[in-house]
Parts: sequence; structure tokens; C-alpha cells
Amino acid sequence: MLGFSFTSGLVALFLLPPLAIFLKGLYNLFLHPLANKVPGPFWARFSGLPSWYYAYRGDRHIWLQGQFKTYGYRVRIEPNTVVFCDPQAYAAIYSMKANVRRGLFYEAYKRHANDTTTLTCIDVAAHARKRRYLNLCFTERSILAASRFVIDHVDRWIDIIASEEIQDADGWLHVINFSDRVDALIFDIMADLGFGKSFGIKEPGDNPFKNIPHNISVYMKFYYLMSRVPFLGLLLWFKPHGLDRLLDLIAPPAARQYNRFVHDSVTSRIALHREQEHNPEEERRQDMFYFLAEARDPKTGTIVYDENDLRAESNLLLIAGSDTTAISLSGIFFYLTGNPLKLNKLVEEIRTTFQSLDDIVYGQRLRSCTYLRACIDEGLRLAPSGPCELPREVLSGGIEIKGQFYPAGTIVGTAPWTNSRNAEAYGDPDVFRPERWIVDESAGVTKESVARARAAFHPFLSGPGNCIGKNLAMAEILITVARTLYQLDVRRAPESTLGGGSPELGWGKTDPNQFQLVDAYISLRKGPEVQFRRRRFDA
Ligand code: HEM
Repeated sequence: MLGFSFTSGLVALFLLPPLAIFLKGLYNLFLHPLANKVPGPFWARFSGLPSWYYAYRGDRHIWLQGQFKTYGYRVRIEPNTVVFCDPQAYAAIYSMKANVRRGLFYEAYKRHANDTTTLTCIDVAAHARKRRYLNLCFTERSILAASRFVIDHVDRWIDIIASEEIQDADGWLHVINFSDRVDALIFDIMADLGFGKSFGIKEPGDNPFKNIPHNISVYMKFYYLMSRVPFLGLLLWFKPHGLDRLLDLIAPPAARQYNRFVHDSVTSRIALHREQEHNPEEERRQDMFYFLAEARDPKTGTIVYDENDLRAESNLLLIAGSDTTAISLSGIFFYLTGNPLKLNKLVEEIRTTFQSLDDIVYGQRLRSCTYLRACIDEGLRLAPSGPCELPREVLSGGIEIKGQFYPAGTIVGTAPWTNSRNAEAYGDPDVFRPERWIVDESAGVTKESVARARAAFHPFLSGPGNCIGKNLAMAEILITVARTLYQLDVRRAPESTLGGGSPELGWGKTDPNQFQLVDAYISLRKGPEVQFRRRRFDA
């Protein structure tokens, strides 16, 4: 009797999970509120595993692109998730008044259940409160203060590049991998702003911190896969019940190194903040950490961040601020160096607008360089900082998207990679054409076509969770592109194909003129390989 019950217990143990998955799958296919309402691939409607599998491969955005081709503007990409490729749907989901909150994706993304940052806070009211405090770091005054740090770093970066060995009679310098170099630049800037010191990883020679940008990528990928698991509810239950500790132990060494680095860096920055506590304000280090640590509740005047919050928000700012900006710059330089005529036009604008390097500072003149802005927008469009949808959960009362009702609990979103490749919005979406952003009726770019393109273009997102660092990011990008092209010529290294698509990569990734991204919530990438040349000022 005992033997029988033991055996049947074992059998039940092995059979129950697949049976539960199978029954859940049947429910998803036939009884789920989205069943028969939204089309999608069979297995994606049955289970969340295909979506997770493509996230694991890093080409979930390409998979999404393929699904839109098959099923039209909306696809049920997971049993409970509908992703749209449509500007109206975008507006319905990400507007200020949309009846949604961030999805559980963000809860799962947290390293520890109680590490809630502005980004990972899914409660609407709590997020709004956190956001108000974080906003205190992003005033015009703090951006202007930050832009001075940015200029120092960019100038040093240019000096280092300009001192590379000359390779040929035309003065072109040693080939460099732009992504690696720009990662180092932006990391040095963000660490200087967020942690109180530059780690100097853009400098030549050995440096123990050199692989931190790589470690950030590993960290992102690791936690991203947690966020996309099919049984998110289960994972979230286990997180505070031992899973977080287990994940800390099994996280790849690079991710653990990164965690240690953040911990140590914030610890020293907190110590410096305390040391300077009684100094006059102008003598204190006015970086982003300073504004964060000094943020006060406007009503009560009390400091709002405790040490735990400071650690979590500093980590968020480093991650949110470094990879995103570096990806954008890689994209911009990939497309510029792949389109020499556009590059020349941009160089001409920069070199005729500014008479000296010192004129290129964050301000109205730089912001009003029309072609520069257009090249940046076009780069941001084609190389979004995160390629897949930012999931939003429909709240009680439901939401209407393009005339169709979606009940509470449904996850909805739009994916930047596919939004950018929407032929209805852009006509020739795969072409790098900065001119599409500048009204010029004689060239066929009408107010309407620009408005149509703008309606599909939201690199910094919109609504309550949009990018809080947008102005800082734009300052960094404008300064980096303008100061670099003012002083250096640039070209794609001859014969180099790094970063572009190729036939062996498979469907959606074959075009050598498209910058290839790997999905890890943020976009990972390689290349382009470029050569710089010192500008000849007498030419
Ligand atoms: C070109 C560069 C950048 C791009 C394209 C970008 C894009 C975005 C996007 C799309 C989001 C929404 C993410 C989501 O909901 O999952 C976001 C949020 C955020 N970004 Fe950026 N970002 C950039 C640079 C920066 C910088 C420089 C900082 C700060 C130093 C920053 C800080 C943040 C923060 C804190 C959030 C969360 C805001 C909230 O939850 O209310 N970003 N960013």
C-alpha cells in the first residue's frame, strides 16, 4: 500500500507540472479573454515560452517584426500580452492618462524584492512620488552643471583618439571599435556624475574597471531573462523566499562583479557627501549624486532618500544613463559612416555654425543645428536603446485601443524596433534619411509627413514613465557628435562589416546597412569599426 502511494506520489509529482502547463495552455487558447480576439502564433498563444526563448536568443525584436508581417498591427505575443505596431495604439498605451501601470516585468527585474527604484516601481501613485523627487536631479541648473563634466570627458576622449597611430598617407588613424570606445566615454561621464569620480576607463592602458561596461551588459541580460519568464507570478513569489539569494549566487561572475562595484562606489560617494556636509554649497561636489542625496520633500523639507534608496537610484541612473546613450551614439556613427554624403553635410553644418571648439557648448545654438538634430533623431529611430515592448498592465476598468476593448490584467505595449520600421509612418523605414525630419516641400518632405513620422517616434517614451534623463542624454549626444566632428574626420574602416547584418544571421538581420541589435531590455551591439583623422584646419 505504502509502495503504491509512494509510486503514485512520484508519478503525480512528475506528471502534475506538465499537466498543469497543458491545461493552462488549453485555457489560454480557448477560454482566455484574448482568445479569438487577437491573432498570434499558435505556440505564443499557448504559452509564454516562445517569447522567452527569443528573449534568450536576443532577437525577440526580429521575431516580433516577423509576426507583424504575418498578423497585422497587433499580435498576441504571449498568452496575456498584446504588442502593437501603430502610432494610435502607442498613444493609447503610453499617454499620461492611459489606464495602465508598469507590468510585473519591472518587479521581476529588481535584483532584490525591496530594491524599488523609480523605474521598477509599478504602483502608479508611488511612482509619481518617486519621480517627483528624482526630477530634482534633472533641473536646467543640474543639466548645465553636468554638461561641463560632459565637455571635459569628451575633449579628453577626442585627444586620446587623435593620438592613435597614423595608418596611411591620408592621415587616417588606427581602426577603432566605436562601441567599445563610446561605452568607455559614457561610463566615465556617468560614473563621474553619479558616483563622484571618473574611473578613467577611456584612458589607454590597463585599468581594473575597464570591463565594467561589459559587466553591465551581462547584468542586464541576466535580469532581463528573469523578467520575461512565462511564470512571472511564481517567480515573484519565490523572489523574497530565497530566489533572490540564489540568483545572487548563480549570477554570472561579471554581473556579481558589477554589483560589488556599484556597492563600493556608492559607499565611497556617501562618505564624501558626509565629509562635505558642512561645507558651503559651492564647495561641495555638485554631481548627480549630490542632487539626489540633497533631494527634499517640498512640503516637509526632509531628505527623501535613505541610504538604501540612494544605492538603488544611483545604480538605476548609471544603467539607465550609460548604455542607452552609448547605444544611441553607436547607432548615429554607424549610420553616418555608412552614408558619407549625409556625414559630409553634417560636418559642414557643424564646421560652419561654430567658429571655434569653445563655442560648442550646451545651449540654444547647439540645439538649433537642424541637420545635427535630424541625424540624431534618425540614429535614435534606427537604433533604439531598447528594441522590445515596455510592458504596461491594463488597470481595472480596461482600456480601449484602436476601437477594441482590453480587460484589466492584459499586458500591452509597442516595440521601438518595429515602430521604427513601420512603412506607413516612414515610407522607406530602412533608409537612413535625416531629411525626413526637416520640412522641405520642394524635396517632398511635407509638414504632414514629418508629423506622421513624429507620431511613430518616441525614443524617450512618453507619459508618466518617460525618460527623466532625456535632456541630459541629448546634451551628451549633441556635445559628443558636434565636438568630435568639429575636430576629427571620420569614416567606416575600409572593408569592415562589423555591426551590420549579413545573410548568415537569418531573416530580418541580413541587411549590411542596418545596425544589428541584441535584445537585453536595452540593446547590445558591436561596432561599427571606424577610423578618425585629425581635421586639417587650413583646408
Ligand atoms: C539616448 C539616451 C536615452 C534613451 C534613448 C533613454 C530612453 C528611456 C526610455 C525608453 C525609458 C522608459 C523605460 C521603461 O519604461 O522601461 C527611460 C526611462 C528612464 N531613463 Fe532614460 N534614456 C536615455 C538616457 C538616460 C539618461 C542619460 C538618464 C539619466 C542619467 C536616464 C534615466 C532614466 C530613468 C531614471 C528612467 C526611469 C523613469 C521613470 O521610471 O519615471 N535615461 N529612458
